[in-house]
Amino acid sequence: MSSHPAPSALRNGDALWAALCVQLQEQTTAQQFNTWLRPLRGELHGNELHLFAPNTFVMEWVRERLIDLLETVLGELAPGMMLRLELSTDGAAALAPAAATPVTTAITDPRNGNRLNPGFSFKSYVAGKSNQLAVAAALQVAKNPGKSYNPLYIYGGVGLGKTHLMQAVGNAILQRDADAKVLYVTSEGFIMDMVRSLQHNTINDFKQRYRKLDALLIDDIQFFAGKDRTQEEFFHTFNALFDGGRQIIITCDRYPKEVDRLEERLQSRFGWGLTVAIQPHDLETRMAIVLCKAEESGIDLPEEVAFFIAEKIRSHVRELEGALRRIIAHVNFTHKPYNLDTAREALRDLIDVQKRMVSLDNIQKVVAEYFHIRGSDMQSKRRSRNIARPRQMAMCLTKELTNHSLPEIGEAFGGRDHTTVLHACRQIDKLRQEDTQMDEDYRNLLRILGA
Ligand SMILES: Nc1ncnc2c1ncn2[C@@H]1O[C@H](COP(=O)(O)OP(=O)(O)OP(=O)(O)O)[C@@H](O)[C@H]1O
Repeated sequence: MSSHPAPSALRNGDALWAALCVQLQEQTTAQQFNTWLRPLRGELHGNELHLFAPNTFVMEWVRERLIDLLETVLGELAPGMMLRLELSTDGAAALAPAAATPVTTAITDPRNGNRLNPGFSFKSYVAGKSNQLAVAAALQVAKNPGKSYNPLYIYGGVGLGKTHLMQAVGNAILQRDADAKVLYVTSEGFIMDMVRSLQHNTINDFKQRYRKLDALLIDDIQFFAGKDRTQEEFFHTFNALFDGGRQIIITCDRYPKEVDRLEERLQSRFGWGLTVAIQPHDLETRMAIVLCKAEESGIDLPEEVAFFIAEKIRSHVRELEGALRRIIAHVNFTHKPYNLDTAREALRDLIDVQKRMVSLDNIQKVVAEYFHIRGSDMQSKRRSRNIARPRQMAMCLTKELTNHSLPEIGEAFGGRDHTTVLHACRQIDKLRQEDTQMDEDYRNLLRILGA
């Protein structure tokens, strides 16, 4: 667990809840956090932390599924304070009737509504080189749902902003037409909805609910892999919506044809409209995102701090947000200003872990594991391509991620000459331009190495 705030800071309910949120955000998905935890408010009364939910629905949900996690994190954050958790609803909302709606009617449940997060708008979405095509397409779809690109298929790595962009379209459609029937659902949500409808014998209602939508936004479609009944059902939903000129937006972690165990007829339909990628963000975009998130939190973050975060955290936006939250929490507890020193202090653990991950030895180990070759092949004289390429990749990553000199790197890879290392780096750069698989491997390795 990361650096904890001073115990005195935890005697304030807001600060304690803010600190808890920092930890919880690392242990829940963005969707779980934003939907169920972000709306809670914390107050400290004696040794009880009171959490107030905006309504009974949220309260019950948290009580059923997240209370254990909350208690564990609270115990870890404030050991020795013996804090107890109390969960209730906020003021007037407490008068709302308890949630007793069966899940089979989840879509039309006004408390669920469209399941969109209103914070996911175009205004709060930073466009850069990595996502400009996706943003342009999304804006078009928002203007002309069902007409410009249908389906819009957005794919890319974890935490790069697919959900946010997809929901920005949904929110924009609703802004133009408040009566539009828009629904955001994760693929797991779709599956659960379907399974429960089957259990309750209400599959026809399920079909009707989905097929009368004006826009269906379905997230992380890769989880449909191997689920034949779901795919069958989704196929018909897709056709009904498509034929009716209704908008479908799909996100996935990969290109349609690369989703294993997904029926060919779905794969081909997913490519009927426009397929756009979101690439990992470059330094400038990462920095712009950090500044945007800081502004959203009402913080005037110095650019050098945003640059520091963007430079240190290269993986994905969720981690950038996590780093920013840590700095905000640190500043709140220590009452120090936002500057490079406080940023370094707040992120020390994270940077240390990263340093460990990107040591020369670890790069060799991770690359060997990734390509299923022996660790000793990093030093061996074997030249077959299935060994030489991973070795070149590892050399290139070591050059990119560490401060070792070319001769040092050559030495660590079986006493090779520094020109061999240079050649390896050039070769990998070239191959990455020509071969998307090679580029994906490189990016995956960067991600695994936390870089
Ligand atoms: N370009 C961006 N501008 C502003 N915020 C962004 C951007 N990209 C991502 N984010 C933020 O990063 C977080 C993660 O984004 P999101 O959930 O959309 O990613 P994802 O690609 O759907 O991830 P996953 O693969 O896990 O489903 C969100 O809080 C989102 O607001």
